Amino acid sequence: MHIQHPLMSTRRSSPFNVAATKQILRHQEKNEETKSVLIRKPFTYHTPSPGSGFPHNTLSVVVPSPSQRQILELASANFIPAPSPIGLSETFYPTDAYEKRAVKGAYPTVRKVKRAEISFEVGTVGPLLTSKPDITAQLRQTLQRKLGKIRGPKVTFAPGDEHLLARFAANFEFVNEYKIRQGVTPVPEEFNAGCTCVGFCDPARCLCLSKEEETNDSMVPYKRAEDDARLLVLTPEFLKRKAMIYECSSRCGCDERCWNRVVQSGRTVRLEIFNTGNRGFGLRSPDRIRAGQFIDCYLGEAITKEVADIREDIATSQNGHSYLFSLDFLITEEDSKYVVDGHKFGGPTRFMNHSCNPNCRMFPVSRNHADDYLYDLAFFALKDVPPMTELTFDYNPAWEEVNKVDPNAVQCLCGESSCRGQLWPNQRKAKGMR
Ligand SMILES: C[S@@+](CC[C@H](N)C(=O)[O-])C[C@H]1O[C@@H](n2cnc3c(N)ncnc32)[C@H](O)[C@@H]1O
Repeated sequence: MHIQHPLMSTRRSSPFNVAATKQILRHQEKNEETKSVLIRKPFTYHTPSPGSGFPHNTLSVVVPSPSQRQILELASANFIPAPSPIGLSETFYPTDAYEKRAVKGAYPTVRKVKRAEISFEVGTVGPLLTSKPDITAQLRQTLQRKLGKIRGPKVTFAPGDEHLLARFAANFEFVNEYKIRQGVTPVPEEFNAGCTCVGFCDPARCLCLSKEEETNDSMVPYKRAEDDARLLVLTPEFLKRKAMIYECSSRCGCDERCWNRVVQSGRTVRLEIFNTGNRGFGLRSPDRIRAGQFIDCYLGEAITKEVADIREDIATSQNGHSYLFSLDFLITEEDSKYVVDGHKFGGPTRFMNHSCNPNCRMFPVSRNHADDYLYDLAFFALKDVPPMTELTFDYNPAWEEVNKVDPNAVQCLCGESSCRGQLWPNQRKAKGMR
């Protein structure tokens, strides 16, 4: 088509540019002659076919001709001035940009520099490097910040050992609960039931408590400490048991002050991480701890057994410490699904070392009674522990005397006269620490 009227160029007739079209039309409305052409004279469009007489070096654009009705509608429209610039303006998109660049050359011209005149002194330091950054101080700050995030009474590191801990802290995060990883599915809240007690639970009737098999009496896990009525401790009978502790929960009729909510109420003792000298870091408390007193839970990433197996292989091949704790109390090792890994994320108890004559033990504690796979790994003192005594537990409580010491197993350095010589059984498949 030969575009005869300026309004009919392909760009201006675009539906996206109606405003510009209207502006031009309004401008032309002032011109009576043009106006009369627009309104009264019909447009004539010639659409030549590219036949033999058509010059081959001419670019032809075929645009459908507007109908008479469209032309009249456009001409009589109420025009609004368009903001400018609009569309592919020559100012913003110069069409000769490539040619201009080609003339200049593709790369900027090199500036001439007399190298001999540039001074260079070996050993000159920039202003930023004049003082050596104190990396240890920065790491210590990081460690303090991370320790400060732990809920409950203060957790500190022993004076003098900060430099060791600080380096470790750069790659470790303290957490206050399990970090649930892919493949681990807690049983939904609504599947859990609570007791019907009101206010404080009645030990004889509370439905949360397990029953003795023979007598059907309730197993009451906690009692008040003899020298401190505010402190609840595990009963001496329960300390000898291997049973799950079922605490009350938000689905129970009792309130938060109920005596059967010890572990969920959190830690009551201060803790200190220190360098043992021969077994890496260890854990102790500046406070006196009563027999049966709750210390803290083992925390970390809750991962699937499959992921744990891979991580264990890596730890074994690197001969490093192991921080995997199986959640297999209510099921057999084969049927267990989840493991807690305290390697990169954990609580202070991930520093507890093994002893063949320990002063603490892990008790499984459940609040979500319908969930056999996810529960708390709670440490309680087995006896009175004087302040600053290392807190330890038996990594392999299922040890049998007949077990032979494996020369390839991790050697135990607990120093007890009853030391078994190794931390884990040969295949590392015991309950508890793997
Ligand atoms: C849960 S971590 C305990 C904290 C560890 N000491 C640290 O520095 O992070 C378990 C690891 O500590 C070491 N460990 C714990 N108790 C030990 C003992 N009695 N003898 C030798 N090594 C021990 C072993 O390397 C084990 O894999």
